[in-house]
Amino acid sequence: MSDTGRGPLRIGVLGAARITGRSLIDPARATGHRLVAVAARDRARAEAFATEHGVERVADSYAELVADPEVDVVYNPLANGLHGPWNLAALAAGKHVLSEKPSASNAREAAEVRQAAVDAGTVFMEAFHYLFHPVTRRLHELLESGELGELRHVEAMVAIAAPPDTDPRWSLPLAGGALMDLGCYSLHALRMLAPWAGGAPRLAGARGGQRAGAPGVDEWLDADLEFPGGATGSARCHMAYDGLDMSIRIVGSRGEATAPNFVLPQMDDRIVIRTPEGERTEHLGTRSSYTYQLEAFAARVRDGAALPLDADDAVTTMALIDDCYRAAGFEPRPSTRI
Ligand SMILES: NC(=O)C1=CN([C@@H]2O[C@H](COP(=O)(O)OP(=O)(O)OC[C@H]3O[C@@H](n4cnc5c(N)ncnc54)[C@H](OP(=O)(O)O)[C@@H]3O)[C@@H](O)[C@H]2O)C=CC1
Ligand SMILES: O=C1CO[C@H](CO)[C@@H](O)[C@@H]1O
Repeated sequence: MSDTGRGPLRIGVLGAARITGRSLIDPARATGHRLVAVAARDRARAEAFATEHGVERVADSYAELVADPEVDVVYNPLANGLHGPWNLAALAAGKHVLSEKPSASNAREAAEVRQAAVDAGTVFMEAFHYLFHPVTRRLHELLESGELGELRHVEAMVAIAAPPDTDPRWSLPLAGGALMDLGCYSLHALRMLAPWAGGAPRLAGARGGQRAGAPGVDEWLDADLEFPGGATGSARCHMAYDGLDMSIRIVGSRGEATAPNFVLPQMDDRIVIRTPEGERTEHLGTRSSYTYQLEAFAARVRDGAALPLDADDAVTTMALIDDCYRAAGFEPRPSTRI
């Protein structure tokens, strides 16, 4: 098992993914961790990535990187279909794993990852970075304090303009689809309201639309949820939207709160709150959600600090994703062999 002691995390990066600069490299710099190695399918690209981002060395393959004794933490931002298989490989090698969302292609694979994490005794976390940002923490506080009253309804929407046709997000074999890429945030944000809703939500129904020319791949999906305490929820996503919408609206019995961008609050840190006392806007700060996330992950790895996300949580999210697919007339994503 990896042992990072009290020193900096020694992080290995799978792939030369576009997101990594923002989601890991900058936060690692900001919080004093080491970027030990990177591997990509094309070594020249890995070398260019290492030079650009100051990663210490290049491994010949993903397999070599996960076996590297100097790597304690593997960051997995590969295309979705490669999350599960490489999470399993990294856990089997005794590494801590920070996996991009979703953690696997389907619930069966997520359960395998959970077992591998138990067997490894290491930390596994799905990168729902939004949860660590003060915007989401404040939304929860508004429910906890009673300022909004009893939770009645919540709507989360995560929508982006269409990526190019060649993007893995449109590939069924690579576990693409709007729900996998975007709707996982909406569902997760609703799930995280369980403490103020009498328990976990259940799926009441879902509808979706298929991407033209990409059979089985959802371009958009809307899911209706019901909480045990009577509140209702709408978790929506769209991957060919007219612009960007990453908003959440929480309606309570005495007021409501809207965050225009709960997923990437560093782009818009507002929460607009309406109660009988009037309307006000709070700004919660534009420090990156990824930096908060890495701090929380590192505190777990180094000190055993509590973490709200683990492999069990990832299985629950993945099972809900599979259920949404079935309810909307799609198949859950297939597993990818490596
Ligand atoms: N947390 C956040 O806010 C965000 C998270 N993400 C998540 O991060 C992950 C990466 O997203 P993004 O940076 O846009 O992804 P990229 O399109 O850059 O792909 C990521 C990596 O997957 C591998 N890959 C890409 N296409 C293929 C293919 N056809 N076959 C096999 N491997 C392939 C490549 O590895 P190699 O370099 O080795 O060739 C690539 O670097 C996704 O899972 C996404 O859900 C994405 C954006 C934001
Ligand atoms: O996690 C994510 C957040 O936003 C991106 C858009 O910029 C998504 O595509 C992505 O996968």
